[in-house]
Amino acid sequence: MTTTFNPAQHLNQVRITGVTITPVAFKDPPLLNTVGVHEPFALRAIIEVLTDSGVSGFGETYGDAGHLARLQLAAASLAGVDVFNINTLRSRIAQALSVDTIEGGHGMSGMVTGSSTADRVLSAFDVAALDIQGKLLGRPVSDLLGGAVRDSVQFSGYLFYKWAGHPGQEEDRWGAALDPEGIVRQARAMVDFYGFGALKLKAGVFPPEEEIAAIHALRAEFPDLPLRIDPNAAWTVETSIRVGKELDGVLEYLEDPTPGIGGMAAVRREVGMPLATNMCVVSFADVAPAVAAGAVDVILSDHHFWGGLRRSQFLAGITETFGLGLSMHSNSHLGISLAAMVHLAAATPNLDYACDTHWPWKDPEEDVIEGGVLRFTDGAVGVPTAPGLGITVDRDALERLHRQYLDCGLRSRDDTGYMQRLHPSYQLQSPRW
Ligand SMILES: O=C([O-])C(=O)C[C@H](O)[C@@H](O)C(=O)[O-]
Ligand SMILES: [Mg+2]
Repeated sequence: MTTTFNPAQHLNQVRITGVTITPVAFKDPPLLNTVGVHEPFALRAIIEVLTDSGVSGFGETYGDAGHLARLQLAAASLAGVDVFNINTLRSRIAQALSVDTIEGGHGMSGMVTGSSTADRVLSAFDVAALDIQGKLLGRPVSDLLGGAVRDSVQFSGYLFYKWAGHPGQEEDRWGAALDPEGIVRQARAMVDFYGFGALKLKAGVFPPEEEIAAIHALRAEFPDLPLRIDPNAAWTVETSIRVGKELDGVLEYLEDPTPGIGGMAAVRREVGMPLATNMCVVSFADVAPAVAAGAVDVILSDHHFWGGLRRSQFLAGITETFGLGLSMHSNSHLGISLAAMVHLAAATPNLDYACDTHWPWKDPEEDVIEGGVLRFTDGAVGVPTAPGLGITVDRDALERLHRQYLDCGLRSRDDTGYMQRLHPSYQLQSPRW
């Protein structure tokens, strides 16, 4: 016998009464990547979900104009949904987006394409719903995800080639890194300050020989630290195989050397070390073809585009089933995202590698949460134990960063456009070498 679900029969529902979406901007250094350079501000959206219990919860996501418009569309469909029913939240959002004619991307400057729009939009609402559930139950989000299997989560130092400062501005606290010496200097400062126990070089900026030299320089300076390189698919299959052979035994994994599942599979057949991706497997639809092709060994999850914390756990189950490794990707973010990442990582037993985070690139003075809870010790962040995400949003700071958003004039991330305004001959090319 089948029964029809009748929400009215469920007592003590906690209904969503409204959502506020606040776009914010925070300072971002001139980080170079294979599609250009970071603009002076990174954009994020902070969403607050309000309920009839009086308890609200927060989520953080991309702040590009197109994504903001989709968040608004989704938010308008959520009134009355029980905040404990994330499945209903998800189906309402999918339905709201089925009439989506909104133009515009989501804030990854063309580096991560093909992820699911519905999962990208759902993510921040899923996090906010779990924040509310945790606050109501008096339990941290990690408990709602099955329980923490670790007290703290390890992160890797995220090294970028960069200019000393944005043109026309003062040098920032990290200075220039445009050659192996600069990268080693940056790595040393990061390791000394945060205690990172693994390092990832964002590559695809200079010819591969120079980036190989930077990896060898890092290995000489840090003989024991696991190293990774990620050129964001800037290399041909041939170049990737050459670099992969040269760095075999030096790296813990090679991340997205070349575009596409077919290209990655061709590299993987020739290169001994694990291949990782946050570019050719970015949605559930990509997993089966990637497994069938033998394209990757490690998937970098990212709750911002895998549909939130619960769907990221679903991904963790899939990687475990297929014997794949699991790591975590990051874009420029603030404290709400870091808290969500830490809860997710804490409750994911098969997270095999130190997670990525852009945290060090953020001005320490800028955030939307009160300081003190999310601290790095020996490269790791302790899992918050207070109810929900375990953080407190600083509403004055949120207002300040919102004002900065209004004043900065940026409405979408455009690393390539910024580079071309500074260097008109710059061309986007994939693969580049
Ligand atoms: O593939 C990756 O790891 C990234 O996309 C990381 C970064 O977000 C990045 O390359 C950036 O923001 O310039
Ligand atoms: Mg990557």
